[in-house]
Amino acid sequence: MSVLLSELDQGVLTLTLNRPEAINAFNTAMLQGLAQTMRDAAENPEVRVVVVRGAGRGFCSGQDLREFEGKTISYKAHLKNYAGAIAGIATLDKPVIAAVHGAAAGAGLSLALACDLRIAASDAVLTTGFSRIALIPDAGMSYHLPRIVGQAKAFELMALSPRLNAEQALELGLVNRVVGIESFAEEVHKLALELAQGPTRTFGLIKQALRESATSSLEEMLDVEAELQDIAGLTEDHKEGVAAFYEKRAPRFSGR
Ligand SMILES: CC(C)(COP(=O)(O)OP(=O)(O)OC[C@H]1O[C@@H](n2cnc3c(N)ncnc32)[C@H](O)[C@@H]1OP(=O)(O)O)[C@@H](O)C(=O)NCCC(=O)NCCSC(=O)/C=C1/CC=CC=CO1
Repeated sequence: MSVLLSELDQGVLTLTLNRPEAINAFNTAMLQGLAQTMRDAAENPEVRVVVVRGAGRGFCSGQDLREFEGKTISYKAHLKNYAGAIAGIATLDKPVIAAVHGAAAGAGLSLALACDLRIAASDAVLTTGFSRIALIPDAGMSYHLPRIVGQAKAFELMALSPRLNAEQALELGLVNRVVGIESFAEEVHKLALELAQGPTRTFGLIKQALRESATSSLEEMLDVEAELQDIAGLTEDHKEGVAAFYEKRAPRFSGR
């Protein structure tokens, strides 16, 4: 059985981390599979949104701590596998949703933070986890977490590794919404379909603007917005959106 399952339906590419016996801990094959899947998703116009979820009772417990047992490996070299997957998600010009149920720990939380939206089931437990094994946060966590919760809170979460429940995560802005476990799959699907029927190219441009804003001044962003708006303004979906407004009907976006 593959460690990464994928299914494309109605524009929604659902990726399932599939090592439930270890709460979907990352191994090298899974990381390389994720990176390749993001490259493929970027090229495939049928894909309009990606959902990342975990099989079994949790989302992802981070690096498989047994993968390198008895071996001497360079963490620096191994982190290239994470970089491919995390950068692949962040730079994919389509929305990526993390559907988090059960545990998201270590690089499993880093993965969720790299996604554009995080929907938590009511049983979710989020923890940075790295400091419990005397490691620093990796897989992009030291980039994403302070941008979501601020420097001071990020230090607290990274240094003390508390286990946050879904409501605590929501209060900190770590997740966008919390959904009861019984309706979790349905709510994730509903949101994914809504995004899949949206102006896909514009979503990609929104992601690009947000990435650039992380390191830009206001003046620079005014220029970036002007460049990106020029591109958005030439899409078929912009024409359709304006036509729908005039005709007082819902737009039918094609993603082009
Ligand atoms: C908080 C937990 C994720 C979940 O706790 P709980 O629900 O109580 O479940 P457990 O009983 O602890 O776990 C169930 C089984 O899964 C196995 N398992 C869990 N996590 C891992 C893991 N990361 N690697 C391998 N196996 C794992 C666990 O042993 C149980 O199996 P058995 O019943 O057969 O024993 C909790 O499990 C937890 O805290 N897990 C560890 C979190 C962690 O430290 N993750 C790694 C952080 S480091 C990282 O993510 C990234 C890197 C990157 C590069 C280089 C080097 C290191 O790290």
